[in-house]
Amino acid sequence: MAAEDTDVVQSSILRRVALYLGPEDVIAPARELLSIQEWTVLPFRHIDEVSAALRKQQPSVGILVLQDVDAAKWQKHLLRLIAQNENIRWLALVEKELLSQLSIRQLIGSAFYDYHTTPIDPQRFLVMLGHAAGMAEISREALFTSDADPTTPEDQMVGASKQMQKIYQDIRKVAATDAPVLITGESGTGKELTAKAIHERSFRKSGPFIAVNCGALPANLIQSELFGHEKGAFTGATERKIGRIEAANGGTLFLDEIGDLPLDLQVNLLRFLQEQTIHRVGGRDEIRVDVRVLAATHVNLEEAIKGGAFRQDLYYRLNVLQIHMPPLRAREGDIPLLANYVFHRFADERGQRVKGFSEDALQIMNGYSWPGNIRELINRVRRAMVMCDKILINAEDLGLERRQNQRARISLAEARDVAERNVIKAAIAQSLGSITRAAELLQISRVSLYRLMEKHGITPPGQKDR
Ligand SMILES: Nc1ncnc2c1ncn2[C@@H]1O[C@H](COP(=O)(O)OP(=O)(O)OP(=O)(O)O)[C@@H](O)[C@H]1O
Repeated sequence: MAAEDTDVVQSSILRRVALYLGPEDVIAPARELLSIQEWTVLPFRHIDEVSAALRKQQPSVGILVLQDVDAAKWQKHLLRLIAQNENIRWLALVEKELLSQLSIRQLIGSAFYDYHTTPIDPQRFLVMLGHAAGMAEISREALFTSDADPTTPEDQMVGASKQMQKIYQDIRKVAATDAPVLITGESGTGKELTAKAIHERSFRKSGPFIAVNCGALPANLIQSELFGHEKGAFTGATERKIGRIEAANGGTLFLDEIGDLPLDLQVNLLRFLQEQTIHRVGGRDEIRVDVRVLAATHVNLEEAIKGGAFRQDLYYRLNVLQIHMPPLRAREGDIPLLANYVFHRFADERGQRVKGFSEDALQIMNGYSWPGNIRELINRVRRAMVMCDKILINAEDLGLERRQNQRARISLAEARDVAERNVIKAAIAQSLGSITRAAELLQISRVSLYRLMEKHGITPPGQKDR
C-alpha cells in the first residue's frame, strides 16, 4: 500500500471529523445540529495541541476561532498546520468587527477555505462544514486515488490512531516483498482484513486471494481441502478436486487460525513452503504452485511450540515477517471513528429516526474494553441501529449499560472503581492522549490524574496499558 493509499482508505470516514480550536461557547449553539448530523468535533485549547493531534489524526476540516487582530500570529500558526497536513480545509470563525481589519481579511482570503461570522448560525455553519469536508475528500481522491488501489467499501480499514498508522506502514512494507507474513492479534482485530490489504497491494493483486480457516475444517477433510485429491483417492472421492493451495496459484493463500492445524499437516505445509510443490491426496505427480502464504493466529504460537502442539520449524518459516494487530481498546481515538463508519456503512438497516450517537454512548464506548474488538463493535452498533427508537443511540441500545447493571452484585466501592477507570480512560481518549487536557476535562489536577492512572494501571499514552 502506498503511503497515499492509507489516506484514501481513511478519507471516507474522516470526512465527518473536525478539529476545533477556540472557546466552547462559540461553537456551543451548533453542538446539537453537529451531533444530529454525526459530526465528531475534537476540541482543543492551544495550537500546540492541534499540531500534536494532527500527528495522530487526519481529519478533513479544521475550525479556528480568530479572536484577536494578530493576523501575523495566526498566519504563522496556520502555515505550520498546513505544512503538517495539506489536505485539511481550514475554516475561520470570526467576529464581524474583526473583519474590518485588512490583515484579517487578507489572512482569511489567503489561507482559509471559508469563514463564518459569530455568533454561529448553526444551519449555515453546518452547510459550510459539509462543503469543506466534501472538498477535502475530492482533493484527497484527486491526489491519491489510482487504479492500483482496488479497495472496496467492504474492505476499508478504518482507523487514524498512531497504532493503525503503524499497521498501514507495515502493510505497505510487507506488500513489497513476497515473504510469508505472520499476523498476530486478538480475535476480531482485523487480521484477515490486513491479509487482504497486503494481497491487494502486492504484485499478486490480480491473482486469487484464498482464505482458509484451519480451525473450522474437520481434521479428516483438511488435507484434501488444502492439497486436493485425485479421483478414487478415498471412499467418496468421486471426482478430482483442486485444493485451496493450488487454487491460490499466482496469488495469496491466507491460513487463518494456523495454530489449529493438526501436526501431521504441519509437516506437509512445511514441505510445501520449502519446495513450492504439492501432491494431491492419492496423486503421484508433483505439482508446482506459485503462492505467497500469509498466516494468522490469535494464540501464542511460541507457547504452542513449548506445549508440543506446533512445529518450531514451521513457525520459523511462517514468521519471516510479522504484523501485530493492536486490540481496539489500545487504539487511541479510533472507537468513535469506527462507530460512525459502521453507522454509515449499514445506513439502510437503521431505524428512520436514528441520526447518530449520544455523548453518553460515545463515552461508554470509549471506556469499554471491547474483548471482541472490531467484530464486537460492528455487532453492537448494528444491533443498536435497528433497535433504537430515539434520535440518538444511547449506551443501553448498545447493550453496554445493561452489562454494567448485570454487575450489580459487585460492591459499591468496586462499582466506583470501574466508573472512575472508565471515565479517566474516556477523558484521555477524548483528549487524544493529552494529560493536561484530560485533567481539565475531569476537573482535577494533573498530579491527581497521574495518581489515579497509577492506581488503575492506566499507562500514559504511547505505552501499553498494564
Ligand atoms: N480497521 C478496520 N476498519 C473497519 N472494519 C474492520 C477493521 N478491522 C476489522 N474490521 C472488520 O471487523 C471484522 C473482523 O475482522 P477480521 O475478520 O479481519 O478479524 P480477525 O482478526 O481476522 O478475526 P478472527 O481472529 O476472529 O479471525 C470484519 O467484519 C472486518 O471487516
